[in-house]
Amino acid sequence: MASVEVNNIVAGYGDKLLIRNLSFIGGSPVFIAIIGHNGSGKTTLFKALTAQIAFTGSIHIYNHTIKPGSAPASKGLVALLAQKNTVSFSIPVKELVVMGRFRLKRFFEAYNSTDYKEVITILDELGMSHLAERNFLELSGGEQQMIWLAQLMVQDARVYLLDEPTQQLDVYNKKRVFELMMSWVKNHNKTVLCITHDLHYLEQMEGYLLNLSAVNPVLEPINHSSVERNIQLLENKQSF
Ligand SMILES: Nc1ncnc2c1ncn2[C@@H]1O[C@H](COP(=O)(O)OP(=O)(O)OP(=O)(O)O)[C@@H](O)[C@H]1O
Repeated sequence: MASVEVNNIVAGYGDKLLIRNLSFIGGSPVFIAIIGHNGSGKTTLFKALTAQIAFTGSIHIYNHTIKPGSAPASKGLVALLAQKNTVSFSIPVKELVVMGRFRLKRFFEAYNSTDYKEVITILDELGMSHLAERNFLELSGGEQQMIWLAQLMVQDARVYLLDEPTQQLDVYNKKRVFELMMSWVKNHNKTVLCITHDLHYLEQMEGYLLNLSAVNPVLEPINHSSVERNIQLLENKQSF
């Protein structure tokens, strides 16, 4: 079964079309890196996949039709890590992470010890459990990014969409996050779509890349030559 099926979609803002007749099918599970110049429509694609904008054509995630109002996140189909996340109030890290369990709860149901156990397990997996009691606002930018990743993981959706998750991370954590995404695919049966400008890290990945700066973007298997070719294309031209 396809995890993500995008058929001939057209999307943008008013007269400005960013995505023109894009089609691709991702197997189950699969890793797909979404690449392209700034402004090429990568985040716009994620907005379509999460039913946040109108589009023509069709999108199916595990056979569920995605359209405005279909709320794929609340059904556990997708979980999105947005490019910019902010919190303007003091909150302990573990309380922020546990909020990722929201869809698994009934209205007004409190988080229980099972939820917090899951939070600590995931923080441990990320090497961040020492931050559990800290005030989120007092963490470094990179530490905050790792905490958002933890909140994504506790959502336990079928498809994860990550918009530049390695932005702000040091090289150690960048490498670890790419390894982590590969392990979600291989060991937890998750499909992962990841927007990234860190193209050199893709060579350690198995899966596909989709370059939205191309006139007709298609899924290309990730290997040394496809990564190098796409780096050169993106270094040298605005579109091709
Ligand atoms: N709500 C909006 N209304 C109008 N234009 C928008 C809106 N959101 C984004 N855009 C424009 O659409 C274009 C594509 O934006 P998008 O965020 O999809 O790019 P991107 O490929 O994710 O870029 P980056 O690599 O810089 O994050 C940009 O030129 C942006 O200014």
